[in-house]
Amino acid sequence: MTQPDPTQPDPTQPDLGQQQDRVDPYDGLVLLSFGGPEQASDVMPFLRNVTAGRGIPDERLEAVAQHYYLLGGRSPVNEHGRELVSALVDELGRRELNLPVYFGNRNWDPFLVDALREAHDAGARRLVVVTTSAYSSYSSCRQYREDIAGAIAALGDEGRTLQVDRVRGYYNHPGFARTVTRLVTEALRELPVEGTRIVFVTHSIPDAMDETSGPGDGEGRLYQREHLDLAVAVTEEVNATLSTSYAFDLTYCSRSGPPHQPWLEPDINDHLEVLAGQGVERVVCVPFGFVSDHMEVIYDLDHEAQETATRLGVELVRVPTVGVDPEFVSGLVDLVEERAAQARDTLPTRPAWPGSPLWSVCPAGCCPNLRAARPAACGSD
Ligand SMILES: CC1=C(CCC(=O)O)c2cc3nc(cc4[nH]c(cc5[nH]c(cc1n2)c(C)c5CCC(=O)O)c(CCC(=O)O)c4C)C(CCC(=O)O)=C3C
Ligand SMILES: [Fe+2]
Repeated sequence: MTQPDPTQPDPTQPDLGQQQDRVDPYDGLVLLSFGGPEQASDVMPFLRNVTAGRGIPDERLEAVAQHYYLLGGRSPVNEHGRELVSALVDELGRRELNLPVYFGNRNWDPFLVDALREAHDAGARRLVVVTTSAYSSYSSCRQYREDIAGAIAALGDEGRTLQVDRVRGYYNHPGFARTVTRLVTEALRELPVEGTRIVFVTHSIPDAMDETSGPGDGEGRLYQREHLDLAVAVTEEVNATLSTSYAFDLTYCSRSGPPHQPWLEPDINDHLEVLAGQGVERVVCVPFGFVSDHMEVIYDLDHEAQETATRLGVELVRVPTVGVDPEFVSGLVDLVEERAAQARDTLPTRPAWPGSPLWSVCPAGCCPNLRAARPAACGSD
């Protein structure tokens, strides 16, 4: 037996130094989520944070407050964030990547600024952010970047300096897109083919916000196009796997602006009426605009749309969101490694399906804030 040479790497052992390089130059990962109330007394202050200056009618706020009160004033979204943090910690550990994970929200405690301060106090100076929002638009992308810039500025006032990058929009990263595909396939396997329709659902946004979503190349409507491209790809893949020819529709939920302001349509409830009229018996509802079963999913879909479907005699089967599915979580860590490689000026492979990968540094002026110009981090403007 030869003794191992302690000056040489042991090929049977993972090379920690090597693994560590894969997340260089980052000292920490921040999961940035929307945030939600934890108790009844949080509900109104939370809603005021979300809608500050956004022209949402009082009646809508009161109605939404009631949705939260029905659940005791507690949204499941913060718990989902903590579960995702712990799944990310596990996946990083499995890859022997030593990267602490922090959790911060845009609209409720734990706030992003506190997460970044905690990271800074632990010695971190350069962080990478993963958001719980996969698509492009002001609401789902730039608003997160504005809040990152705001938190960095607030810490700057405290004498704390931080550099923050963000992973690219991931609606078409295989970790997300393939997980959605598998969840839809599994749901359909259990159901009769005849009379079944696939109905994708995402958050409605104002028409004007959709029209201006994207890099400002004149095309616009990137929010809608991303959803449509993914819906087409998922449906084709499902049909290929199951040897079926399901049709699909793209619908919207959770509209909240004043009635005269156009938002993306059709609303899922209105569309269920149309489908019932066409003789559709069963709808497989895919909430692919969201990454967890939070309020929009459990109230607007599982309660409201389910009630509409029952009234119409349509069976509504709701597919789970990606949540902490291992393939999704692993994809997020792939995205962190990809972003780190870019930050080191190397050229990582950038898998995308369908279409091509989104930018990691947002182009100047993309997905603009139509109300006020505010500084945004992680972009070239
Ligand atoms: C695109 C999009 C996503 C998906 C991407 C992402 O995840 O970011 C999303 C997610 C979420 N939206 C959420 C909650 C709310 N959104 C509101 C209002 C609005 N959302 C908008 C868009 C989106 N929202 C818009 C254009 C408004 C109008 C006001 C404005 O222009 O900003 C309001 C105000 C009341 C109302 O009108 O509904 C609430 C309470 C929660 C938390 C759920 C929980 O607590 O479990 C989550 C995850
Ligand atoms: Fe929302």
